[in-house]
Amino acid sequence: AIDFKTTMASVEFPSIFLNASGVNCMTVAEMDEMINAACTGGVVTKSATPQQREGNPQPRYYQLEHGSINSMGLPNAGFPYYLDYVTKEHAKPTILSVAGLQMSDNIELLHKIQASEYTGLTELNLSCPNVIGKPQVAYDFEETDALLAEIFSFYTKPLGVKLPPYFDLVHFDQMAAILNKYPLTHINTVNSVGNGLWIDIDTEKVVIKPKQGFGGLGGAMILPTALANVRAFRQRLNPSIKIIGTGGVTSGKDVFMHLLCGADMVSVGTALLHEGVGIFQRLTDELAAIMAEKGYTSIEDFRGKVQDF
Ligand SMILES: O=C1NC(=O)NC(C(=O)O)N1
Repeated sequence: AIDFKTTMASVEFPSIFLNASGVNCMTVAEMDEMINAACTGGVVTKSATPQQREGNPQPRYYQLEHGSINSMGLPNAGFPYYLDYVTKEHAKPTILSVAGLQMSDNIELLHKIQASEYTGLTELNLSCPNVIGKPQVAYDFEETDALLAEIFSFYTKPLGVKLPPYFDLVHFDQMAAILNKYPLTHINTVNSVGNGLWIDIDTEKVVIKPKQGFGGLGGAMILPTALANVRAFRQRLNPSIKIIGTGGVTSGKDVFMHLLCGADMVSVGTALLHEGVGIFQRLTDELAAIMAEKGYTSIEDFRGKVQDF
């Protein structure tokens, strides 16, 4: 059988597959389910804010024909809950996702993790599009640069960032130049495509309540955007910065494309929500079949080797 284990920041993940933060990771039960499921590499927690949050009013999630739209608004059990979970022993690695609602929150959360017993990976979510009145931090390059400079003046544990999708090659250049200045373990790209809109033509109403129906897009329809972001950053980032490819994965073919673009790990959101944790065995089997058909015996045979036309 093909070996799908991978290492990030000297942490060994038994598989390349993770949940996208926000899906199957709100509670201990859900996080345990991810860890105990076949073919998962571990679990990424729901992005933790300093205090527990109810999130946005419902309905705040809607399934589309080829994806999803959400404006959850960072509902979560609060930072202590997730720090407590990841600090305990688990059969597979954890990634602690955190999201401040302003810069001082981010600094405070990372000081707490630095001072804690937790030695695993942390992921700073710089890209939630759904907190009413709050911007996606990673679209403000100066703010992101200043934040990372402040963090790495004290933070010495493994840290990655969750990025929104970018849509301009100059933005890839600018963001990669910033990220390459810091000893990041990884980036996780992409978060949902921010502020899409969907309408039910029978009622002539938008389909989610928060923000007049504006919400982050996920699922199959964002795969081309996700692939572009994975490839663009792989081409531009120091090889020491690994990439978790997220966005639009529903099949082994999609996983194969993320890996061809250079992803080191692959996370699944919308499709995991719809199919449950059994999806990871299916994706593994489908990827293995594609590799066998092509005569590949290791992901290293093709990772990052997408060819120009
Ligand atoms: O970073 C996030 N991305 C999303 O698409 N939704 C959630 C949320 O709204 O909590 N957060």
